[in-house]
This record gives sequence, C-alpha cells and structure tokens, in this order.
Amino acid sequence: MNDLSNAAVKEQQSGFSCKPIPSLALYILLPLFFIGLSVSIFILVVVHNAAFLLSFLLLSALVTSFLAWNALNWRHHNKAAFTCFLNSFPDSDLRLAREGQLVKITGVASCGSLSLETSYERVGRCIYTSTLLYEYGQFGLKPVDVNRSWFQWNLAYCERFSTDFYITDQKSGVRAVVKAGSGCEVIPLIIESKLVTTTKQCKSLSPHFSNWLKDRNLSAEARLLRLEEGYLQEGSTVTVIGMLHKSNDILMIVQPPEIISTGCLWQRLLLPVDIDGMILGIPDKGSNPTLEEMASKQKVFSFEEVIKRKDRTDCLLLIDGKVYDVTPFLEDHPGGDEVLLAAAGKDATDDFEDVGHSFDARAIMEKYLVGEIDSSTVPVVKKFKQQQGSTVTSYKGDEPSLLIKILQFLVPLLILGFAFGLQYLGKKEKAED
Ligand code: HEM
Repeated sequence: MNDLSNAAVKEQQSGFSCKPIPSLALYILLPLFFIGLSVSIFILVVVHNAAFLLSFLLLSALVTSFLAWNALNWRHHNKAAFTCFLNSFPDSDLRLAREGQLVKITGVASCGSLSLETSYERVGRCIYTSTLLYEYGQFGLKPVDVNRSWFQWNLAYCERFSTDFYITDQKSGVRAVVKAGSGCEVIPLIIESKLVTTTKQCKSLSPHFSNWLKDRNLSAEARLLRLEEGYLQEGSTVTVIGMLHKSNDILMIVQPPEIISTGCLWQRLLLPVDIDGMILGIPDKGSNPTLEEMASKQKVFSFEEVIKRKDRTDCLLLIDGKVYDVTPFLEDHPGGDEVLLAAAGKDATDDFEDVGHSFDARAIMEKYLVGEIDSSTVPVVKKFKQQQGSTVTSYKGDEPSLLIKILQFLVPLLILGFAFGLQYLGKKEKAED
C-alpha cells in the first residue's frame, strides 16, 4: 500500500509561489512595464495622443492575466495542467509499446492481492482512496492545523492511499500491472466529493462523523468542517500515464524514472510544468468509452477492409461473421502463424471449423474479437459443381462492372435509335420520290 497522505499535505502547505513563471521573466517584465508606462505617459503629455497609453495598458492587462492564470493553476496543484496533459496525450497500444516508453493506458481496473477501503463511506475493493478533512480558518475557531491561513478552507487532515492494480487496455485487451503501490509517486487527478459540510447555522456533527474524528484523535468540537472522499473502485475505467516495463512477459506500468515536462499547453494558456510521478486519472468521457461501451459499440467492418488486412503487422480473421484481430496471436498460435496468415484475406470460417478447434481455442478467440462484419458488404457466394466434383466459389466481384452495365443499357438504345433513324430516312426518300 502506498501512503500519499504526506504528499497531499505538503502540496496544500506549499502556499503562494510564482512558479511556473520563471523569476527571470518577472525581473525582466517589471522594469519593462515601468519603462513602457513612462514612455506612454510622456507621449500622452507631449503629443496629446492617448492611443499608445491605451494599447500599452491593454497589453499589460493581457500579460498580467496570463501570468495570474498560470500562478493560480499552480496554487491548485497544477490540476488543470495535468488534466490537459492527460487528455491531450495520445492513447498507447500495449501490444505495440516498447520497453521504457511513456504510455497512456485507459482501461478497466481490477484489484491485485491488496485492495483498499475508504475510511468514511467504507467503500471496498478500491485501488485508490482519498479522504480529506478541511476546516474553515476563522478567528475564534480552534485550529487542528497550525499552518493554516485565515478565511479559507484549509486541509486539516488527509488520508490518501494507492495500491498496485491491474488494468486491461481497452485498445488491445492486454492486461498490465500498474505499480502504484509502495514507493511510487502518484499524481491523482480524482475529484473528491463533498460528503459533510457544517455551516455556522448547523455545526452539529452526525454520530458517524464524530466517531470518525474520534478514531483519528481529531477534535469533535463544533467548528466549520468539510469532509471529502474520492476513490477508484475495481471495475471503473481509469487512465494511467507511466513508463512501460516488461519483466518475464509481464507488462508493468511504473513511475517514469525522470521528471517529464508537460510542455506549453497553449489550448489552456498554460506554461510548462514538471510531472514527477505516475498520473492516475479518469478518462475524458467523450473521448474514451468504457469497455462496456466499447463492447456494445463494437466496430462493424466492411468485407473489403477485412480482406485487405492480411499481413504479419496487421492481420484480421473473419470467422462466422465476427472479425478477430489476431496480429498479437500470430506467434503464439499452436498451429503456426502461416496457417493464420493463409486464412486471412477471405472468410476463414471453413478453415477454422475444418481443424476442429477445441473449446479452449474458442475461449481464446474472444480475446481477439474486434467487431463484426457488415453482411451487406459480403459478396454473395455462388457455388457450383465442377465436372470433377470439386466446389468452385465465385464472388460478385466477377460480375459485370459499372461500365459494362452502362453499355448493356446504352447499346440497345443506340440500336433502337439507329433503327428509327433508318426508318425515318426511308420514309423521307419515299416522300421525295
Ligand atoms: C482467432 C482464431 C484462432 C484461435 C484463437 C486458434 C487457436 C488454436 C488453438 C488454441 C490451437 C490448439 C489446439 C486446440 O486447442 O484446438 C490451435 C491449433 C490449430 N489451429 Fe488454430 N486458432 C485460430 C484460428 C485458426 C485458423 C483460421 C486456422 C486455419 C486453418 C487454424 C489452424 C490451426 C491448426 C492447423 C492447428 C493445429 C491443430 C493440431 O495440430 O492439432 N487456426 N488453434
């Protein structure tokens, strides 16, 4: 189990800081501001033109807002920057990712040998839990935390834990271990929900809340308190950004060994910030459907697309109307990769059934299921007996092309037109005679 409580408290106490704006930038901007202001006032007094002063003030306001926005985001623990980075980072495919690569994996989480339980709501089988107690800093109220500031909600107590868990990559169906347990720096982007808030009018605490405070030696004295709890439970869809490590065929997502920079996030007007740890968040609903949603919206392939994808790097099999992406299975297929490659590029149902695959083989297949075929695109199979008795298959593809169909329509028309023309000419000649 990984105790992240101290990191959360430190984060809260870091107070005001000009970061991520470099101090050098501030040292340069401040004198520039005063020079610009003096020059524009001088122009206003001497030339009686206020345009320069107005433009300068507008520019200064824009720069100040940009810096203030960045400083504010820093105070809120870079949540906006990290979330923007998480959403803009491209999804990785665990089948293709290399050792040591920074990957973003989205998938359903499941517990490993250890699972967590939230301390207030007692939600079990979690991979991440966070319970935070805030108190309102106000004169006359007894503080729990001496480092607090006045007239705002201050973190008074924190319990935050994460543990190792499994993630099933929704892109490839491949499972990996996320080493978010002991010793790993985790940057959680999970929003806690407010469970209890006492107000000046209603400071009385419920017995459950009083007991929770008592168990942690926290004063149950009536004061303004807010309790928030957040968690990631087994079965929920999570997104992780970390480094891929392969050990004895086991895929692991571990904390990146070096600090990563988010780079400038211009879409949110944010300067670069450093990421020192593994990011754990929940996927952007719009862009990342859950596994269940994926299953319900499985891709419908056209026959043409399926038969095109038939090589070692991208191999689809069409069996019984279902489409299987067997690219990662080629090496592992007990019957060899050649038979699978030979069965690609066509309907492989007969080939598959002729082998008499076992029940196990059929269970393995499910792992590689990526969608189904659009039956309207499958060519109609015409079967006819050859003299020798073998069956020959021909597809609609051998049928007349569009040009031939047009000609089939045009030629009779032309003949008809020609016949009418001849008849007309014959009648005209007769009339002239
Ligand atoms: C997703 C598709 C497939 C899966 C998951 C799969 C899986 C397996 C498995 C597990 C075996 C071991 C024997 C068994 O348990 O039945 C096997 C054997 C074999 N498979 Fe497949 N297979 C697939 C598709 C195909 C296709 C399309 C062919 C085409 C002919 C094929 C040809 C063979 C052959 C020749 C053997 C060896 C049989 C033997 O030596 O006993 N397989 N396959």
